[in-house]
Amino acid sequence: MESLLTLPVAIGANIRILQLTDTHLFAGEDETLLGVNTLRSYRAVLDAVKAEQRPYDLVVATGDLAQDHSAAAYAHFAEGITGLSAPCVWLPGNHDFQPAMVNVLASKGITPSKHVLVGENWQLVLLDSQVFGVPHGELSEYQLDWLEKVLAARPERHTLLFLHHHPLASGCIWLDQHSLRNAHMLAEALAKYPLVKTLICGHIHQELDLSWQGRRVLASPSTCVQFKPHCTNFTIDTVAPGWRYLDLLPDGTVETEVRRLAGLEHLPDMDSEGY
Ligand SMILES: Nc1ncnc2c1ncn2[C@@H]1O[C@@H]2COP(=O)(O)O[C@H]2[C@H]1O
Ligand SMILES: [Fe+2]
Repeated sequence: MESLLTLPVAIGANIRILQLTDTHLFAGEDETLLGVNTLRSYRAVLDAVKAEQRPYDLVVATGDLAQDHSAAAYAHFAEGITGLSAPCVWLPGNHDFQPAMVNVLASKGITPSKHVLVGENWQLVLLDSQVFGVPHGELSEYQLDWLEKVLAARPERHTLLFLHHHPLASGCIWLDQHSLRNAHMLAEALAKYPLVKTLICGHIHQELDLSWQGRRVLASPSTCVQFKPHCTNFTIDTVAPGWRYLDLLPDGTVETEVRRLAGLEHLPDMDSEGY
């Protein structure tokens, strides 16, 4: 497994994480997903993040970074990230192509680390729930074993767990066929670890704050197309692209806020029926 990243934090200080997810970038600068130019909406999000001038300590990218498996798409992602003011860690989504993802991001100086020790009280663990070629997710035995090993080594740390796929029903029936299929095994792996209080995912392109197995699950908007909550069939939403901040307090509390672009510049083609 990849190396451990250590992020020093002043004693007693809060830590802020910026989550970016589901950028769905292409090699070509003019390509679109459901009518949205995903590179332009990604860059608009980065510009808005810079403009609001909130300090953050780390960026976490939670998968579906590229839509077309291309090295050039990952290079576009990296180019945006290197303009931000904090290091970035990432995990794969169902659309990602890990051979290109790993190589391009590493070549641009973005760490492949999946475990971050943040100050004295916190740690972040990033899981790979991709089953190559299909939209649903699953955690392999390797991922589950690794998770248990990481948690067993530092059970006293407050822990944020990141993964692409949602481990519980989201309320969108068409998306719930694409959820984390072996969520019960994740629940088992976490059973002995009450300090894993918050799980954060991407994939469902909408803001949610739910309770699962006595833990909190947060889902976050994509930097491009949004899906409408609580729909039976594929339904696009008309809300703007967004991002999430997570503030980690020394006592284990998590405060969070979703932000979105102002204006209606990056709205999708509402007649699309899927991709
Ligand atoms: N009309 C549709 N019905 C069901 N699934 C879809 C449809 N369109 C796209 N999808 C899949 O649902 C996934 C949800 O988010 P992703 O971006 O991972 O990629 C999407 C596609 O793989
Ligand atoms: Fe996805």
